[in-house]
Amino acid sequence: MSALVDAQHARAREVLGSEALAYYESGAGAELTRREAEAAWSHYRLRPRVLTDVAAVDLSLDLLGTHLATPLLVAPTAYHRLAHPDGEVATARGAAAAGALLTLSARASQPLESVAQAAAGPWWFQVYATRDPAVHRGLAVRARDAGATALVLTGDTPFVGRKPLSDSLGIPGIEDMVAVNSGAHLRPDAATDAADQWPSATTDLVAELAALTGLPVLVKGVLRGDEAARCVDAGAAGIVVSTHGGRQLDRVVPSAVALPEVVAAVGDRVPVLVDGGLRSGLDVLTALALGARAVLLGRPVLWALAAGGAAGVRELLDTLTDDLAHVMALAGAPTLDAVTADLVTRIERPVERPV
Ligand SMILES: Cc1cc2nc3c(=O)[nH]c(=O)nc-3n(C[C@H](O)[C@H](O)[C@H](O)COP(=O)(O)O)c2cc1C
Ligand SMILES: CC(C)CC(=O)C(=O)O
Repeated sequence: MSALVDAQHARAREVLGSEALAYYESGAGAELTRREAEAAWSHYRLRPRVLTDVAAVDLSLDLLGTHLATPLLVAPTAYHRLAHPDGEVATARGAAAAGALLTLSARASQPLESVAQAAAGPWWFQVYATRDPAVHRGLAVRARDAGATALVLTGDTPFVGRKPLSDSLGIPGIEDMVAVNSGAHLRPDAATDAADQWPSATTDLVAELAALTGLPVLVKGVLRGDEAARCVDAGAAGIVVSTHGGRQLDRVVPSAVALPEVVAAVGDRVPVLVDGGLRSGLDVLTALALGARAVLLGRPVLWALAAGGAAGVRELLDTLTDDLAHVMALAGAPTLDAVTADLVTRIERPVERPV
């Protein structure tokens, strides 16, 4: 765990309201998946190279036609105005200042056009299949028109997962926040129902969204190689391995365990990305060595936003990017292409209490 992530989390705990904090922190069910996510990365050990020229480490990459300065992306997370009055606009500014790509949630709490204006850097838009298809279609087209360069269709949320630690508290102001993007064509009281999850969505939606917008569509929430192949066969331009931060089905395999299987199945056809429990440069290096082209950060960005607004988000992304460059150098990998599978090995029993 990076010391900054810890410090920003501690600060966020001080400044956030109790409902917002519970909503952000909680996971589904008994929270096994949420709790397991971080530790799963430490089941791998590094196999560094020696006497390699690492004086200059280059973290840049091309991802689905976009040139990026860092492989750290902002994951789509809902309702940033719960964390900070400037909401997603502040997140977009912080990400752009760090040269990091923002994935804007379908449940953003500010109009996507306002966020797009603030996003001086590249951004993608995350889509949920909604009961009223006019809502997800309208959002996808508006996002394309506002400058999004890809869509991320979240596939693991036919229904919202039950989170015992936060469901009873509710989310303050949620109707207004839902209506801000999805309710434009509806009466305010109808917006929430129309924007509700549509549980009948299938992989057909991948090609439909691609045809509607002309944008590449990634599928997020994949944890199996055969399922990744099914999504790519249906037209997916990329896969995001994810447990949704342990907020959907509890007791699923950790992202760190699912990633190699997904990379083996589709990594030669499309870029595979990953999120879940990534909290340090070493975690990110491990994910990249296991075949991820880039990684996404969820809760750490929320803590950074609550702790310091746009400047906090920038500090988080800059610090983790610098941390990644440092451990890449020590591992003998001066470029992302040099971060290959031979750099890691899985160990069966990590030392539980190192002395
Ligand atoms: C408070 C919260 C809200 C989220 N909202 C969304 C969302 O709107 N859409 C989505 O696809 N994923 C959502 N996610 C999941 C994240 O995109 C990501 O998969 C997860 O947070 C990564 O794990 P991490 O928090 O350990 O970094 C949310 C996660 C959290 C914690
Ligand atoms: C409104 C929710 C569906 C947003 C979400 O994905 C989450 O809270 O995990």
